[in-house]
Amino acid sequence: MKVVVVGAGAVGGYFGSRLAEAGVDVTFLVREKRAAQLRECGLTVRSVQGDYRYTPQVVTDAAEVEACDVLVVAVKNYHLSDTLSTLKPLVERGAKVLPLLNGVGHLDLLRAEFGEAAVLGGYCNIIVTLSEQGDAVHTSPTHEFTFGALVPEQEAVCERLLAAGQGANINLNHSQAIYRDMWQKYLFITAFSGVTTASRLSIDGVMAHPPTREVLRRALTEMHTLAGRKGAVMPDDLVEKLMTYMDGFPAGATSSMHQDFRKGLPLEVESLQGVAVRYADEEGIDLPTVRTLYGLLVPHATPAA
Ligand SMILES: NC(=O)C1=CN([C@@H]2O[C@H](COP(=O)(O)OP(=O)(O)OC[C@H]3O[C@@H](n4cnc5c(N)ncnc54)[C@H](OP(=O)(O)O)[C@@H]3O)[C@@H](O)[C@H]2O)C=CC1
Ligand SMILES: CC(C)(CO)C(=O)C(=O)O
Repeated sequence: MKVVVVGAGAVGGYFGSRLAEAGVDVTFLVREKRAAQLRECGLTVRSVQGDYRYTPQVVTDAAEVEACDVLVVAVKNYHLSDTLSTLKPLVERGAKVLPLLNGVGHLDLLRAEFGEAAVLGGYCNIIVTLSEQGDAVHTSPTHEFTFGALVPEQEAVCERLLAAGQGANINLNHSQAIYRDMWQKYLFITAFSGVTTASRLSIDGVMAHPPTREVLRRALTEMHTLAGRKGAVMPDDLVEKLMTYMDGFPAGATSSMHQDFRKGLPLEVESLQGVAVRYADEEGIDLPTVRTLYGLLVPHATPAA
């Protein structure tokens, strides 16, 4: 099993390193500046689950990789279209694309570009950031990497990936219902990131104010409806379960979008709240709360230079 990880940022750097630590043949396909940093300093994972430091295999051009089985894509959504021409030669040589981005809209883009057979489903649950020095800094115990087949003929490569990464220091899952699971994460993150970022509050702040808490519940409920319309039917009690789950988050916990907002970085608004609004329009349903969050956030998606 040969894995190429596209983007050695927080998510790619963390999960790629954990697979490499377990002996999987992992190469990072990155841009020049990051390649120079990785070659000079190596890659360090600093984690509550254990640190790891090593010299990764790095390339800046897909032509340097003969072939690979899986291409793990770990760039921000607003950079995805720039990577397509980079991925193409490897997909043409048989690689399956495994995106770890938040959201589901990127599946449309990837499948349109590479065909349905080439694109696996995937997502992750983790809180990790890249430090100034380029270290992947993982701060809470969860480190879940879930993937699965979107069409039956992809099961074999998923089994091989699971077997190769079996000993890795992560929670590596082969889902038998990856489309539904991706939608569940998307449903949650669209509401969670939308309300924390629009209110500028961490989740305990949101939960402490009943009217703000109600905005969160409504956003989840609307996303639950949308998921069902898109063929990802969720249990009726999911919204209440997610509210209870978020009540249990530690004080100060917030979304990566809210953290990016605080740092003045671009936000994945179009691929989260924006895609939901687009899908709702296509389905002829209204998502008033999510649409409002989208309207509030979109001016901040691209910070002024
Ligand atoms: N961080 C987290 O805790 C979580 C993140 N996610 C999701 O994971 C995805 C990735 O997020 P995250 O890792 O945090 O983002 P980062 O910004 O930390 O990493 C993205 C990396 O992509 C690289 N990149 C951009 N364009 C290219 C390109 N054309 N070729 C190669 N590399 C490229 C950037 O490198 P450079 O600019 O240096 O060249 C950067 O290092 C997002 O969709 C996010 O929502 C999901 C769950 C948790
Ligand atoms: C909720 C969390 C941290 C889970 O991975 C996430 O995906 C995000 O905030 O972007």
